[in-house]
Amino acid sequence: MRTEASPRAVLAARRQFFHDGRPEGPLVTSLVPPSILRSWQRCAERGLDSAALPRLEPMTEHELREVAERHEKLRRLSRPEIESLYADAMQTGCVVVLTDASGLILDALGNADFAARAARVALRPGVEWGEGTTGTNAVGTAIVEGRPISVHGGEHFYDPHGILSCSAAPILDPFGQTVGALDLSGPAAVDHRHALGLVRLAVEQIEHRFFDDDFKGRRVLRFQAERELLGTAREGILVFEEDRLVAANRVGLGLAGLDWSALGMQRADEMFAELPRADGAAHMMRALGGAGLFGRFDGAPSRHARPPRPLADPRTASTLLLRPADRDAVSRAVRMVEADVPVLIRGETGTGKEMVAHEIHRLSERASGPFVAVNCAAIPETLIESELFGYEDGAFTGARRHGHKGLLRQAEGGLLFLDEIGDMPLGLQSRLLRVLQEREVAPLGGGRPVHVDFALLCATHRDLGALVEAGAFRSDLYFRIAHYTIELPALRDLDNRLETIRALWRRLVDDTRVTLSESCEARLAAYHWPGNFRQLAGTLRALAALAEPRRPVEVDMLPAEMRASSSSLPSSSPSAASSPSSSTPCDATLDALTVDAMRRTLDACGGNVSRAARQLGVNRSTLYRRLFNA
Ligand SMILES: Nc1ncnc2c1ncn2[C@@H]1O[C@H](COP(=O)(O)OP(=O)(O)OP(=O)(O)O)[C@@H](O)[C@H]1O
Repeated sequence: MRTEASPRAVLAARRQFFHDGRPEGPLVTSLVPPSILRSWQRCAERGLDSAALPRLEPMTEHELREVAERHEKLRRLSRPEIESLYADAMQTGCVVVLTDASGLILDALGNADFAARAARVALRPGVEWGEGTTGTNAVGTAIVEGRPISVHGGEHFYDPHGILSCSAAPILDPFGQTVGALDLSGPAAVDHRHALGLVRLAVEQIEHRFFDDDFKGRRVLRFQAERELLGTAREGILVFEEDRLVAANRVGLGLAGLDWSALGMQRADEMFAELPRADGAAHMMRALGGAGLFGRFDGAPSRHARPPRPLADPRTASTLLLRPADRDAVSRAVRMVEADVPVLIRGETGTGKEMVAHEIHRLSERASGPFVAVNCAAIPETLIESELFGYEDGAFTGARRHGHKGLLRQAEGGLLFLDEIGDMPLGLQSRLLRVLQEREVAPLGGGRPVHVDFALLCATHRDLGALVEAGAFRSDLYFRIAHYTIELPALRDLDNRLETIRALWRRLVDDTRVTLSESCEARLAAYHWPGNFRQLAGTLRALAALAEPRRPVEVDMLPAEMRASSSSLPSSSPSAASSPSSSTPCDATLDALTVDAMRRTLDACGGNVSRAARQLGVNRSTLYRRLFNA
């Protein structure tokens, strides 16, 4: 990744530092970036041994769930960014990692092949990547240094981490406290040139979102030198309580020439020569030195201010693109749901199954009731039963003190969305069937059955009929949930791909000065999009974030495999021109090797998918997808 020092040169510098005991040797001082060197020194002072295996104490599932709950807000605010980085990660063979402030991994999402290798060096949820335990690494070192950082190959403190190339940035809350870090990690050999920039932009967005609802009732000043940047994550934000600065973002402090020590100390009139009128509109304002700025105080919406985020939320109805035939199918599904008939949504990953489920909920009579989504593949098998059906106080070790209502009951009056229903263990399928027949839920631990009223939507990327034949899915449940099925098309099968890409770009990017060149659009349309709309939306958002106003995005900004895709547009037989089977022989071999390794692990685990998935460090749905859907 770094061009300054080749991997071999870094290894030589490493030898000088670690083995020859020459921390100030010429190779070390000329080849190792100062931030990495500082970190090596810190680690050495702590007595870490670079040749040893890093300490690894993964959490139990129960502990991990508690930590995840504690960090619910951080995970929620980070989710859109993780989604868009995920698309990039899929293409470049990376994983996106979100950690808490100690470097403990909360979420890791990305390319299955690399995720399996990363898991071998413990880059997976429940493991701590703080510098003090895991040595020099992007997450831990970014947290200690308080700024974005990349750590490539041999720059990692521990030898086994040399296979990684990672870029991370700390996430700060509005009070300057580090609350976590976001990281994009990939194989050391791959040139992922935009990684640090993408992570930095993503963190800017996440930090900006902290101000969405936390400061009602306080004076929130949003300002920038350029009016167009108001309402984007690049605007400066300062929050005042009775004129005293109490919270801020980094951009705001930077523009005002201050640092975090100004919180609680500075007053608004000491920071600016002129403030905007407090009527919610954008006005000219003036810095102390006299420089002109644009700013507005939150309040009545400004005619000039742009919407709060530059990129629309991908989950809102306004970004959902559907062919007329699929719209009709959605309308029919709404009628089914209203008549209490379950609906099944089928489609490959990223084809919009969850978005369509939200749309059905939004259009149905149950729109004012809750929408409760459960990913049957993401919840560990041991927890899925208690999560769905709830439990009584003290029903089992680790149960919450006052019991848990269960997700089925949380959907009361609304809609329950069971995603990846094909991954539901057989035993639970029987319990679910009983609930659907009797409309009653009995919590674990012997509680009284409770009547439930929810509409049911299920989704899967798998062929449930084939699962039924293979005995992995109950036929009676299948007939119960699949009365009405919506089939969502894979992106590569759409014959209007170019128009679809243009339409999604218009919906996701509201800065009209940022455009795609025609040749870039053509390459995107010719690509086979294994991650479907999710990958497309993520790619477009990344391109928009990196683009310069009034300079159309050119082909060279695309990820390598898209640059390479044939520029002839798909026509009569789109899938033949661009399906995954058109990947290079080299990809095919790699793919075959991965699937082969997965099969062998599954055999070694006696066919226990959960155990095999754990061992490989991927989730169950990934394993199912690769082995049974290939
Ligand atoms: N029809 C669509 N129009 C616009 N964007 C879409 C559409 N479908 C999916 N997307 C984009 O892809 C992302 C993922 O969509 P969604 O979660 O609904 O897919 P999914 O089929 O449920 O995927 P998975 O099977 O992996 O859970 C969305 O957040 C959105 O950015």
